[in-house]
Amino acid sequence: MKFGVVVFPGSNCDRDVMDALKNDLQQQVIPLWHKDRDLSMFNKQDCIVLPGGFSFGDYLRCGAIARFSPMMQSVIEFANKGGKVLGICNGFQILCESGLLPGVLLRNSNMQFVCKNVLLIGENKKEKKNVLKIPVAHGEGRYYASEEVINKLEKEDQVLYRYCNTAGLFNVDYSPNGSTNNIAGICNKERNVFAMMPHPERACNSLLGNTDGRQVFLDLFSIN
Ligand SMILES: NC(=O)CC[C@H](N)C(=O)O
Repeated sequence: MKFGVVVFPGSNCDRDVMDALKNDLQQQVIPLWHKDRDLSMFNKQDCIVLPGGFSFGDYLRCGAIARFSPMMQSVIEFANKGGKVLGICNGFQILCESGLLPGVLLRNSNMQFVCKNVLLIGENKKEKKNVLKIPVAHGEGRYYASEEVINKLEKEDQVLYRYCNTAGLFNVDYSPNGSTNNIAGICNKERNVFAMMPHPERACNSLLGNTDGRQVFLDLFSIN
């Protein structure tokens, strides 16, 4: 599969995700600069990744400036035509800011930057239901949306991952950030735009002590 990774000023996980996709998962990777617009080398089966980081220094709200990058216009067009898009952490924030996904990522409820491993359970019924350990690193990861939007996400099976305990339960708040319904990752109704706050690209190689991230790419794209 072919992946394009958009680099914004302040992205800091672009290299990580390119390395994981290319070297750990043997996929084709093309770096993309946020000021360019050309996505003609990608088709519907390919995926554009918005990586983690601090685009434009996280001024205003995280992702609020990056959404105006020329490349984002092309990414929105690509997504609207059915192309796959994955946002990780800052990428999730950019996707919410650009309207490709509903809701918003608010400051963590404890008002602290959180950097640690968390446990996740895949919620999409098609995905394998095992508990994954994946790192998070964010200050604004508290997923929030109106009750109506949350109900719709739940009803349409758009919650991809939730923070959970070792048994995979999410009956109380297991999130590191206060997310509504322990939501860690969602997709759009059409199921071609995906996003999550945890960083699967940091857990794809045994040299890093964790390969659970591979399962995420397998769940989303059937690659491992
Ligand atoms: N790792 C990241 O992508 C960080 C996301 C964002 N800048 C935050 O702190 O919330």
